[in-house]
Amino acid sequence: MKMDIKTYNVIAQQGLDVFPTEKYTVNQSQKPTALLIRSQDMHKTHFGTNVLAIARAGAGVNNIPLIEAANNGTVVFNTPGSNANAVKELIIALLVLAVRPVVPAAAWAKKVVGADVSLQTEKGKNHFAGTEIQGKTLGVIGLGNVGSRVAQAAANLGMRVIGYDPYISVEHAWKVSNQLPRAEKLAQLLPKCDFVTIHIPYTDKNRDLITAKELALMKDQAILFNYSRWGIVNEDDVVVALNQKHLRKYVTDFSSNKIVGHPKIMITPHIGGTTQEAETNGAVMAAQTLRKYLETGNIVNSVNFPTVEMPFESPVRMTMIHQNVPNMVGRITTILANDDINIDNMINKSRGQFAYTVIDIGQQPAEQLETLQKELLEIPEVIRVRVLKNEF
Ligand SMILES: NC(=O)c1ccc[n+]([C@@H]2O[C@H](COP(=O)([O-])OP(=O)(O)OC[C@H]3O[C@@H](n4cnc5c(N)ncnc54)[C@H](O)[C@@H]3O)[C@@H](O)[C@H]2O)c1
Ligand SMILES: O=C(O)CC[C@@H](O)C(=O)O
Repeated sequence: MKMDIKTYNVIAQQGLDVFPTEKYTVNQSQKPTALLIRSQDMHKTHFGTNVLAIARAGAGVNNIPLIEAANNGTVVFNTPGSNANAVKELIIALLVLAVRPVVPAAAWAKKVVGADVSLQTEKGKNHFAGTEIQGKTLGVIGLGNVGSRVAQAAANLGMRVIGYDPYISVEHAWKVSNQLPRAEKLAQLLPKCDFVTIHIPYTDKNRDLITAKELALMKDQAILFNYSRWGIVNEDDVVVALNQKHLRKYVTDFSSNKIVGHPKIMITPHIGGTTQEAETNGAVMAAQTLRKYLETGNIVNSVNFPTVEMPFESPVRMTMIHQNVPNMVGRITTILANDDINIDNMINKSRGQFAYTVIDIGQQPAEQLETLQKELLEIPEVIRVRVLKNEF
């Protein structure tokens, strides 16, 4: 039977093309095998027990209930870095737009007509003088895929850059230049910066990272950018800081009734990752990750399960999603031994309260595999058992 991929939001065709029609359908079934999404709020969207995986084309996964999904035996993936360049380029453009009145200048120039148009524009341009970003200080909160690129690009443009990321991965620590000064604490970074840009995930811990307390620490007339998520910056406090003329501008990708229309707030409609390149990258990466998981059980770029990659060389593979409790491997392998099944290869890895076991075995009659699957599912802590046939 073919596997059905259900999509939400606009998914680039190049991503859908990753699924060969001999094996897959797209949006054809009420009971899809996997979901391919972008910003769809999965907290409010029911996904059935049949859904083996959800791939988010993009970075942020706060729109997906990760624990609930894991308890359902649903592996959730994202596409790290797929849209990071798009966000980086937009932030650089916005840094300039925040200090050069390009938009109002262009709107004004559009209205200036007549025989003396060049005279009038030359005369009027004085109203549109700006400042430069070179030599100014940019604070980058979060030095992951987006933040590390923003930091590097800003430094290349002659900005002084200070980074802050207490949880930086080894991979990104290597990528970020060792010339980049890093603050140990947010409170050290904020008073030094003319611009502060935030590139961190929305989590319980990061909710309200920037409140009145942090805003008060910022330099007078600094400009704050939030291209991460709504909720990381406290909007009430930002409006107060702007009205008190302490903060100069707030530039964000996340609109809300509290901030829309404020003269010192520039809002874009969540377009940080909206370029053809980023949408293609994300869709292709998400689709490839899904295919790998559906066809081999191997897990890469998951946000609720460990990375598990084992070459699929035997005729049959059994994958088990289970709670991370003692003696699971013992109980699983005992069942196989009792059924007289020899194990060719196996791997077990855990992440938090969940774990994943992959066992490769020889060819078995279909009924025996069915019985084995049932027996394994009888272990109370086992959430999902899949049997994959190797198509060599
Ligand atoms: N506007 C958009 O369209 C758009 C596009 C891409 C990403 N995003 C948002 O930006 C976020 C970051 O994207 P990314 O691709 O760089 O993710 P990433 O996972 O590569 O990097 C996030 C970094 O933030 C750091 N971090 C976490 N909490 C922190 C904190 N309290 N202080 C400082 N650093 C902290 C992590 O250690 C990590 O290095 C995403 O989670 C998403 O919400 C938005
Ligand atoms: O899907 C999008 O356009 C937004 C993606 C972005 O917010 C992300 O978290 O990667």
